Amino acid sequence: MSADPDLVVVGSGFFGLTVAERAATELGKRVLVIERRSHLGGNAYSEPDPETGIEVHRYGAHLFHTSNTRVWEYVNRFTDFTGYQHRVFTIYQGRVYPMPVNLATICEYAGRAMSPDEARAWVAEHAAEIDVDDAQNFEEKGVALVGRPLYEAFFAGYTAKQWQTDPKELPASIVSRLPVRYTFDNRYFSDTYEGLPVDGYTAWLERMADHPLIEVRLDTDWFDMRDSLPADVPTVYTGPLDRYFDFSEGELGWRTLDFEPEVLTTTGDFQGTPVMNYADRDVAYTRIHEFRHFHPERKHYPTDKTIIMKEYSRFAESGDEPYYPINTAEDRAKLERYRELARKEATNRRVLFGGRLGTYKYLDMHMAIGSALTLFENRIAPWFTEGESFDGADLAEA
Ligand SMILES: O=c1ccn([C@@H]2O[C@H](COP(=O)(O)OP(=O)(O)O[C@H]3O[C@H](CO)[C@H](O)[C@H](O)[C@H]3O)[C@@H](O)[C@H]2O)c(=O)[nH]1
Repeated sequence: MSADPDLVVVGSGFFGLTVAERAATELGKRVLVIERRSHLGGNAYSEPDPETGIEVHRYGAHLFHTSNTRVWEYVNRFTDFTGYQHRVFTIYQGRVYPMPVNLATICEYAGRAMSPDEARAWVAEHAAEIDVDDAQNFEEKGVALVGRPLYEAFFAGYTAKQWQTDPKELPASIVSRLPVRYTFDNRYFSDTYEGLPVDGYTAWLERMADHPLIEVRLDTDWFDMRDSLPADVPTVYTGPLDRYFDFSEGELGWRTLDFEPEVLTTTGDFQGTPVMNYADRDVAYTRIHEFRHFHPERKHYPTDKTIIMKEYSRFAESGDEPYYPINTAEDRAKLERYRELARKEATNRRVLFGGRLGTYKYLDMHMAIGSALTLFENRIAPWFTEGESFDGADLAEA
């Protein structure tokens, strides 16, 4: 990019690319996207495994789903979607059950056929200790929703591994991410639209960035080069919020994931499904992904080998990739202080914060895209077109 950029975007995940694409296409602005990693796309990045050619999601399985029509229409400008519907199974004490908890899970666990009403009565009997409206934390909410036996079988062990935190200390909202269904519907998501990008995530992400006014600079840490940028250039920052402020309020807590990929040459199908959860505490990993099953329509995948990836979870230390915000009370207090600083930064230095890392919020892909579209429409476009001031008043909520 020869001329100075009109807008700098720090980070090329879905949030950053959506802002960049909108500013270039809609406003004709020159956008410079700065990316620390050697590839674009943040954690949604995927690539073919060199040995098998199977598309691997390097930062864990990414399943696109949304009920937001605006987001769905927007993403369809860049990619077609397959008809993939996510379904997950879980292994507990040597037996396989469908997740999230549905009528089949309950019948299988109880060892007998039940009608929806019978299953409701069975769960209510085992959840009598707590009312769902009174549930204050993960454990209480989980028990209230599925009853103590199913909670202990399918949630307690998995969550101990996933969070290494007493479930009484975790917010109820984490368990509420999963539906409980008294039908045999075993879809993981309940959204209106769902699918996987036909040509893969990277082709989709590259199309978003493919605009003459967008330059993506890879392998570049914004903190090392920000002084070389024009001092007053508006910036959308999607990196870690605490790092931006040099950790002045302390570090925000994150969980990180370790992935262990393995190519198997003795079979073309290891587990018969894309994601198998492991509910038992004595299995160290939380789940195994088998990527070929995300794309049953791809006939070029080899039939005699497959690639699997075990997933482990632990507390993030400095240098680890942050995945899930932990959100303890202490984290939330720090976050409040960082948000106050972010508001000032927006007003004083024209920096807006967004995305999962920039807001310390667990955002699904469709949420990141939706919130980027909103930020663009409400803040960035008016600023460029109407010369509105960069008031940071409600920014942290964008
Ligand atoms: O078998 C399970 C599954 C989930 N949980 C608990 O429920 C919470 C919420 O479940 P999510 O599926 O949202 O959490 P995951 O980290 O397993 O989910 C990730 O993988 C999912 C698909 O497998 C979806 O893609 C989801 O959006 C993505 O965050 C988990 O943290 C965990 O504490 C269990 O106890 N047992």
